[in-house]
Amino acid sequence: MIVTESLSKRFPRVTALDRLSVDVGPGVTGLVGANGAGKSTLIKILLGLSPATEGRAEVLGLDVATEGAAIRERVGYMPEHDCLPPDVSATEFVVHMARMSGLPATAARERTADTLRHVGLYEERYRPIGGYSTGMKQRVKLAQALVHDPQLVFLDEPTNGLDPVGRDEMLGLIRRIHTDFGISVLVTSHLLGELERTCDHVVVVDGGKLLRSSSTRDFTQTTTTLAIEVTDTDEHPDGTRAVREALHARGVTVQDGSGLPGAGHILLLTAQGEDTYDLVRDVIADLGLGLVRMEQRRHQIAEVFTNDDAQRKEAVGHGG
Ligand SMILES: Nc1ncnc2c1ncn2[C@@H]1O[C@H](COP(=O)(O)OP(=O)(O)OP(=O)(O)O)[C@@H](O)[C@H]1O
Repeated sequence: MIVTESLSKRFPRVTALDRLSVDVGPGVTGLVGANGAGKSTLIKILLGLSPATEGRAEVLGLDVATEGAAIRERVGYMPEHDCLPPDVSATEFVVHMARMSGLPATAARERTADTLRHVGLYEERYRPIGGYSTGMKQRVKLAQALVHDPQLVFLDEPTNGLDPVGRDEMLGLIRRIHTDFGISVLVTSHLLGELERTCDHVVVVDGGKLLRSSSTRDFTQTTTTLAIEVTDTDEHPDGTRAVREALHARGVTVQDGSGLPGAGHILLLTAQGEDTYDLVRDVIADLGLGLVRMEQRRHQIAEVFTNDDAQRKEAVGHGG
């Protein structure tokens, strides 16, 4: 769907994209990065609206440098900032956008009605947009991105300004754009957790550079951290503590999970292969405790940033 090769965008004072090479397939893809990471800049280049300083990119097999108009015919775009006229209704605005995309008048009206129904704005469609809530305005922006039945949509921070319920509804809508209509989605957010739930694939950018691109499943794959939970006995009324001390005596560093909500009885340690499992099993058996669970913890996408920060700090430490 999208391929970039060493794509860079330099402004006089800042490098917004720095040799970014990424390959995005069909489905729902999240583009994650802090504010200023280069997400909006990438979208504008992919739409052929802003030239790259170097490198190249293709969207749906079309070159962004020379085929921008053809790309915009096939791709819908929901911009980040509020750009809606306050004194027209959602219907008038979306019909107008459909006509701008080349749909004949009747088809534009029909598609507008269908799209506004899909985004949940059917009842309010004749009211002026100026009186809409933030959530309703985001839905109008989403509707105009979908009205010409694109193959792919770019959604720039669609959950911005929404409360938690509004966010959930918007994320559900985004998921259904793909499942109900087969339209692929590139959605940006600076909130990692929400993309973890919504996307098939996640691309993480930081300072214009690619940090990681992989399936959501790989992001949340198992880690080498083992979580252990044991029962207490009369002999060891605090079983967790007994295991921690016994492992410590055998040279294994163990953290407790008290920093994690509801995980005060969980011990966390780094597995060094099969031996660690055997050692933990033996220690628990020797103490006569019951093993409630021993499992590998799963990654959270947020850890990509934490790990990267840690690696950067380590690199700086080693350098200096
Ligand atoms: N037209 C411009 N002129 C100069 N600098 C720009 C321009 N557009 C973006 N930048 C800078 O490029 C960097 C990346 O901006 P961009 O808007 O792409 O980030 P973003 O990841 O979309 O963040 P946000 O969600 O805050 O928009 C920022 O440092 C920004 O200030």
